[in-house]
Amino acid sequence: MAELKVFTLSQVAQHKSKNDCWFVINGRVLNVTKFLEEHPGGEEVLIESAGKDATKEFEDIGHSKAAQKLLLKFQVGVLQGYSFKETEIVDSASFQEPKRKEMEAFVIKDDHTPKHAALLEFFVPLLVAGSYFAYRCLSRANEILY
Ligand code: HEM
Repeated sequence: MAELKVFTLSQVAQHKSKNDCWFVINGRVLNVTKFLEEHPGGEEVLIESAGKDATKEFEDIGHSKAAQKLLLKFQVGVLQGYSFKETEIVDSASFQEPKRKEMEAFVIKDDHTPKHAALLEFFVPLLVAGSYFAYRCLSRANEILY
């Protein structure tokens, strides 16, 4: 498998016009010049990211898995410090998994306790306390009267 060409960010920065538009997403250097007119989000947003690392912008939109795969078509190299095999696809799990796990931590699992059990848990201590209080009152009344 041929290694992809390595580019520095300043090399990528030289391709920032409508006729020659490159950017970086997750360490992949992409030439999107031919994709500008086809991009469903419009060409303007892509041109604004031209010559830069657009990873954050790309992820913030929440691009679909299809979009994540599509970007591979435009890869012309890798950013210095990264290494990929040519066929390696963007692992969409790496985009969504951390967020999903964070969310799971906050989800309160379904409470399967039956309603009547919850009512009992509430009323039984109340009943015990009430009975004790009534007993104390009656004993005191007894003491006073007799
Ligand atoms: C080669 C890189 C890119 C590809 C292949 C791509 C592909 C797509 C695709 C297929 C969609 C349709 C919705 C979806 O399937 O997620 C889309 C929407 C969009 N993209 Fe990209 N995109 C790329 C880069 C970017 C970048 C760098 C930005 C921002 C700077 C961007 C901003 C948007 C926006 C704003 C939408 C519209 C979202 C909406 O209507 O809700 N895209 N893109």
